[in-house]
Amino acid sequence: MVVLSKPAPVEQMSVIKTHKSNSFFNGIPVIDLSRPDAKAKMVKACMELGFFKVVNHGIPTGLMARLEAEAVKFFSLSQAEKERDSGISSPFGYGSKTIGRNGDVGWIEYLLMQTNKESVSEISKALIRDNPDAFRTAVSEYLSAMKKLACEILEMMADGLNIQPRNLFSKLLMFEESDNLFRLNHYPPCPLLQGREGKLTGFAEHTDPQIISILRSNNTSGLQISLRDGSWVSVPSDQKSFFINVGDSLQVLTNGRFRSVRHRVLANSYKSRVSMIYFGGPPYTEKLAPLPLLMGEGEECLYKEFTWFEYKSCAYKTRLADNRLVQFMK
Ligand SMILES: C=C1C[C@]23C[C@@]1(O)CC[C@H]2[C@@]12CC[C@H](O)[C@@](C)(C(=O)O1)[C@H]2[C@@H]3C(=O)O
Ligand SMILES: O=C(O)CCC(=O)C(=O)O
Ligand SMILES: [Fe+2]
Repeated sequence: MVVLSKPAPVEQMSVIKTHKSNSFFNGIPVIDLSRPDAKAKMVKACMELGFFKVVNHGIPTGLMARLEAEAVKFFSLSQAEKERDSGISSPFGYGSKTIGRNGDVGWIEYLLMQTNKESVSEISKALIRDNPDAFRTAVSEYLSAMKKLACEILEMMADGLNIQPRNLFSKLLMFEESDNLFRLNHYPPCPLLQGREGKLTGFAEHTDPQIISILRSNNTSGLQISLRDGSWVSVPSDQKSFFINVGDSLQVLTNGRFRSVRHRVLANSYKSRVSMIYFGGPPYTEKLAPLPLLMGEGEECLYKEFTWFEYKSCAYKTRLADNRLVQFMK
């Protein structure tokens, strides 16, 4: 892949921590969605890691490739073009080297958007001068496929947990007002690190606040997850598959049975990483609390009830690495 943008000046790099790179982990659970044991394996993965890979998902590779090409085209524009005033209000639109509003930095540039048709159309028109329609259709078609896949996976989780109705989780993503987000990330190669020990932080460690995240990347590694003992392991990239993160909200709904996975991205010295992440979130007014029908007799309820709006408002005041759920524990 071509080098997409100029590296930042060296003085900016000092604020981005370096890490020793870890070897690849071969214990990522792989869930074949076409197999009858998929539901049980998924629930086990959500309980142990909060993270798994799905194969045989039925999403055409062409859909992913088309969107990746559109993303590469956008990130290849000049910095001035990407940063021109688009009228899109924060936190949405184009961002580079800073994530959120609370001082997080990374070796990254990105596009963050809401997933409804109007927002996708608005962002396409505002940022893409050359053929905004090609970008808009690639994003829209990908998002429809992601919503369907997220719902299918959440329904399999409900089945695996033996709870009904099976759309108990998935319905939260299906409302017109559901707060589903989408992010295209680009981690440029970092030539200044070539031949040196250590890696730059691309996206600092965090858990995703939503219910579920579906991540797809090109064939450049960089994603790491934290295991239960707190150690970090590298996830081998696989551009044909999707990686699923359990988010904080699903940890709450399941009273901690499912764990929201702590993850981060380290930049690569030689290759660009391009990732696309769909975040499935509920409507702002939705009340979240451990599901009574999941609770065993005498089981302690770990979290207070809160609305997604309350959670998100608190979350957006925190730094990436903060544990956002502690404020909502009983
Ligand atoms: C530092 C921040 C960026 C973030 C909002 C926050 O204050 C804490 C959560 C961050 C996160 C992580 C997952 C997603 O990438 C994201 C869009 C989200 O919903 O929560 C980001 C937020 C962001 O980039 O605005
Ligand atoms: O870019 C990636 O691979 C992961 C990014 C991520 O964790 C996020 O956007 O929340
Ligand atoms: Fe994330």
